[in-house]
Amino acid sequence: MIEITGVSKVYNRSGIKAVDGLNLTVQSGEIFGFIGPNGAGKTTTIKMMVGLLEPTAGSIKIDGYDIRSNAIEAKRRIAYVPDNPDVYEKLRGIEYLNFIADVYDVPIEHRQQRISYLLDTFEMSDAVGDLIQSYSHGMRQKIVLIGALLHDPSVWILDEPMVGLDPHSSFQLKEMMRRHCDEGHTVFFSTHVLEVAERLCDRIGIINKGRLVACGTLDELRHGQMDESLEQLFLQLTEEGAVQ
Ligand SMILES: Nc1ncnc2c1ncn2[C@@H]1O[C@H](COP(=O)(O)OP(=O)(O)OP(=O)(O)O)[C@@H](O)[C@H]1O
Repeated sequence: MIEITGVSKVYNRSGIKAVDGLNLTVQSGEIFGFIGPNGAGKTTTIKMMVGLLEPTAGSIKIDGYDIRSNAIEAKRRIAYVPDNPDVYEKLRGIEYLNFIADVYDVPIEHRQQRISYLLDTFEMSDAVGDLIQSYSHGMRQKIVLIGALLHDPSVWILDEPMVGLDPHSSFQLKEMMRRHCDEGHTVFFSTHVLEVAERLCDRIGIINKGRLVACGTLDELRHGQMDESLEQLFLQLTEEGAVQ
């Protein structure tokens, strides 16, 4: 479960208010899609959720643990995939995974099984002995994803996770997201691919200029206009001059 209460973020240098008074709860068992135009505040929100950025105001709890005052307990429960897979290029894939497993205290017996399951799922078994600097963008995305899921965390927070993934891996990830939520856990992810949000999410939040302008199931967002697509709703809610 994720609880975001009154969260704002002003970047000191630019003075830009990237996130403005965000209130949002994502329940256990839910896949939540976070969509919005470029620069709307998605990545800023996500970085505050995982403890990489400090909110200017407000608080965020992960499964009841405050990400600032109880950071270790909160982070134990998080899988974070950033929007840019910047990883240690001089490590081999397997060295990176073992390093992450050490950081998260994944027991040796459990880690081998988990690593081989995830490598197999994302078709990375053959590449795991190679240096990460030789990986393509999609392979880097996959090794980061595998690292993030290694400690079997309950709350997945994924910033545009499908970007760069081939259709097989993208399909596997979507299946895993659904299974994870069906087991009673939580997935929060941002995307620009509205068809994925439409098909996969239990609820969707639309952020524009730092403010949550709509939030609910697809049917709730449609307000009875059942033939409206998410794309039409998105454009109505985020175009210049839209009432917010
Ligand atoms: N480090 C930073 N310093 C100053 N301003 C920033 C910083 N990072 C982001 N911003 C600004 O904050 C606002 C929100 O940016 P953010 O990256 O959160 O948007 P986003 O919704 O993730 O966009 P995109 O879809 O393009 O990835 C933008 O106006 C951006 O220019």
